[in-house]
Amino acid sequence: MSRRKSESKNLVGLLSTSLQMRIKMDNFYNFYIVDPKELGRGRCAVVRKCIAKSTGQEYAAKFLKKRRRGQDCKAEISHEIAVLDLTKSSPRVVNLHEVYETANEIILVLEYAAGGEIFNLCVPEPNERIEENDIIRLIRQILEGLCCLHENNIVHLDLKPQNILLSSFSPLGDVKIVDFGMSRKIENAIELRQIIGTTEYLAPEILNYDPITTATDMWNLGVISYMLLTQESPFVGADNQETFLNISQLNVDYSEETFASISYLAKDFIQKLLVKNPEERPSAEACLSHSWLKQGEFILWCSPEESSCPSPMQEHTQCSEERNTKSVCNGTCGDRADKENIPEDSSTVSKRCRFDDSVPHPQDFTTDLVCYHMSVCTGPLN
Ligand SMILES: Nc1ncnc2c1ncn2[C@@H]1O[C@H](COP(=O)(O)OP(=O)(O)OP(=O)(O)O)[C@@H](O)[C@H]1O
Repeated sequence: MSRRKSESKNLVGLLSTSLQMRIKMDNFYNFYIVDPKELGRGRCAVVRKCIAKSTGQEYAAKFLKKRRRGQDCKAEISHEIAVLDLTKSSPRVVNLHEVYETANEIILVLEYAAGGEIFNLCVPEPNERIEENDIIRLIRQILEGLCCLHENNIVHLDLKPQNILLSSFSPLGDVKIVDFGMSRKIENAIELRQIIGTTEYLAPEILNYDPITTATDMWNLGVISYMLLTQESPFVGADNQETFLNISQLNVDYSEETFASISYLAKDFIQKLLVKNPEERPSAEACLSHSWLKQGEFILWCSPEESSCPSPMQEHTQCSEERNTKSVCNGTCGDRADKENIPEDSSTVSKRCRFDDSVPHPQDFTTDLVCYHMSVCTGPLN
C-alpha cells in the first residue's frame, strides 16, 4: 500500500470540525515551570508535570511531535484536541486547560491526575489491592465517561489500565480517562476497521478486521474489570500469537480459584462484556444498570446456586476447564519501540514494562497479526 493511501486510511473517523479551543503561539515556558521528570510516555508523546507560574496550579503537559516518522500528525493532534473539547462537560474525562504550539510540537496542558494509572491496582501487589466496593465505584466512573464519549459517537479504542488515571491514589480518587489519540468518530456510513491498539487489550473484531463500534470500548472495559478484580490480564499469552489466539477463542480463566474472593455479580458483569459478538455486549448506559454496579455498600458474596440472585448471563457463564489458561498480567509493552522515538527520561519507570521487558518491535507485531490471520484462514497454529 502506498504511504499516501495508508495515511488517508488512518485519517478515517477523525473530527474535522474547526477547533473551538484556541491554540496559543506564545512561549509555553514563559507561563509554566516544567518538571523534567516524566509522568509517562506513549507512542506519540511525553507527559511532564508543570506548574502555572501565575497561579501555582499543577498540570500535566503532553508534548506531541507535529511530525513523526516523516508524517504530518497535525490532523490526529487536532482530532485529540477536538475530542477533549467535545467531552469537556464530563468530569470523568481529563480536562484540557490550554494548548500551545511551537515549531515542532503541540503541547496540551491537561488537568493533572495525581493518582497515576489504575494499572497500579491491576498488578499483584498485596498493599495496592483494593476492595470490590472501590472497584465498583471506579467502573461506574469509567462508564460515566464512556457514556459521554459514546453519546457523542466517539469510540476511544485504546481503553486500558494505563489510560485510566486517578485524581489521587490515597485516598482513592476519581477516574480521569486520558489519551484520545486513537479515538475515532463513528460516522453513519463509514465502517471503521484496521485500527490497532495494545495486543492484550485488542477486541476480537479488531483482530478480524470487522467494523469497529462503541462496543469495542465495552470489550476493553471487560478486560479492565477482569484485571482490577483478579490482578491478571485475561488474554495475555507467552507471545503475541498466543494472545491473539486466546482472544479469538475467548480463552478466559473463570475458575473458582481465580474468582475465589470475587462476587458472582462481578464475574457476571465481566462475562457480559467479554463476548465475541459486539452486538451482544451491553452499552455503557445499560452497564450502569447491572446489578453489580447498582449495589451500594452491600455485596453478595455468594455463588448463583447459593443465592436467589437473578442470573441474567446464564447462557454466557459456561466455563470449560480445559480451555482455561491462567495468564498473569505481565504489562507487555507492544508499543515500546515506537516510544523509543522520544528520548527517554531515565528517571521514568514505565508501569507498562513492569514485568516483561522482552518487547516486540512494531514490525514484529504486524507480522504476528498477519501470521495470526493466515493461521485463522489456513488452520491452527503450531
Ligand atoms: N493528565 C495526566 N496526569 C498525569 N499523568 C498523565 C496525564 N496524561 C497522561 N499521563 C501519563 O502519561 C502516560 C502517556 O500519556 P498518553 O497515554 O496520553 O500518551 P500517548 O503517547 O498518547 O500514549 P499511547 O501510546 O498509549 O497512545 C499515561 O499513561 C499516564 O501515565
